[in-house]
Amino acid sequence: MRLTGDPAAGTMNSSSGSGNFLLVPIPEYPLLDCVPNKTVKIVVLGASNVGKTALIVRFLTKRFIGDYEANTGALYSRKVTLDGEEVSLQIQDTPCVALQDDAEGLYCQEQINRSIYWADGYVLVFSITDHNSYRTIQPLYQHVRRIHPSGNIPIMLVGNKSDLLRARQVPADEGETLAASLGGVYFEASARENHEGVHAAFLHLCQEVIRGGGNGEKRRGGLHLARPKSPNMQELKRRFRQVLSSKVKSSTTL
Ligand SMILES: Nc1nc2c(ncn2[C@@H]2O[C@H](COP(=O)(O)OP(=O)(O)OP(=O)(O)O)[C@@H](O)[C@H]2O)c(=O)[nH]1
Repeated sequence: MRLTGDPAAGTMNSSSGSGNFLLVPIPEYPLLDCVPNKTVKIVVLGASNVGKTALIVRFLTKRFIGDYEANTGALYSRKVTLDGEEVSLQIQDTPCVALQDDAEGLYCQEQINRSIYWADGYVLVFSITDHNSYRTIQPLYQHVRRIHPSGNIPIMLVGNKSDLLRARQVPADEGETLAASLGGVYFEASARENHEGVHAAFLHLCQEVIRGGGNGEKRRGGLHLARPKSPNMQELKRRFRQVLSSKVKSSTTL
């Protein structure tokens, strides 16, 4: 899902009834702000409703919003410090992928393919409460492999919604086994309840990308893809504060 609204007007959309609020994809910070030669590009992929946007927002803002509009793919940028070095981190949210009827192929929008090509590191997300979302991971990984047949592919497998233990459909050892078979690490996380776990997972992948060098070789090949638009973190935080204060005001007037 995505954060929505009108960036030009700086307004927020709020869904009536639920009291949830939605935020805006915000223009990316200037390229000049990026740390030269130290940019990590991560794409978050997975089936519908697994918590891709919630994980990204949790990592970037430490908050869990709870509800979003259907995702069309937003890019988020921020600086992080890794092993004492400043790095420009870009995280691409994506629309969901779905298994085809034969359960081997994938329905995958072209913009997702572009994001896969663009990225250095891959977060493959399923929900531990949805075995179908888990079954999507293997074909999804193969899809990434087809786009990067020879490159190093730093991946991280995330079993999200670990707070919903009673609804669990995917045992933790299945996640670990699958991650090992894909050459990645498995994290169980709850975007809803645990910032630390989500934070550790994203930083782990960033470190893997930096150590492995990502897919730098593809860019030397001459194919340049348009950089998607991204939100600015300061602006994102400002809008969070704005929305939170308007929520407080509206609840005190009830
Ligand atoms: N209980 C629980 N709910 C979560 C968690 N993460 C996300 N959700 C909920 O799951 C729903 C889907 O979350 P999103 O982040 O929009 O999922 P998405 O994968 O981006 O969804 P798509 O737009 O369909 O691709 C929302 O109602 C979230 O509130 C979690 O860790 N625990």
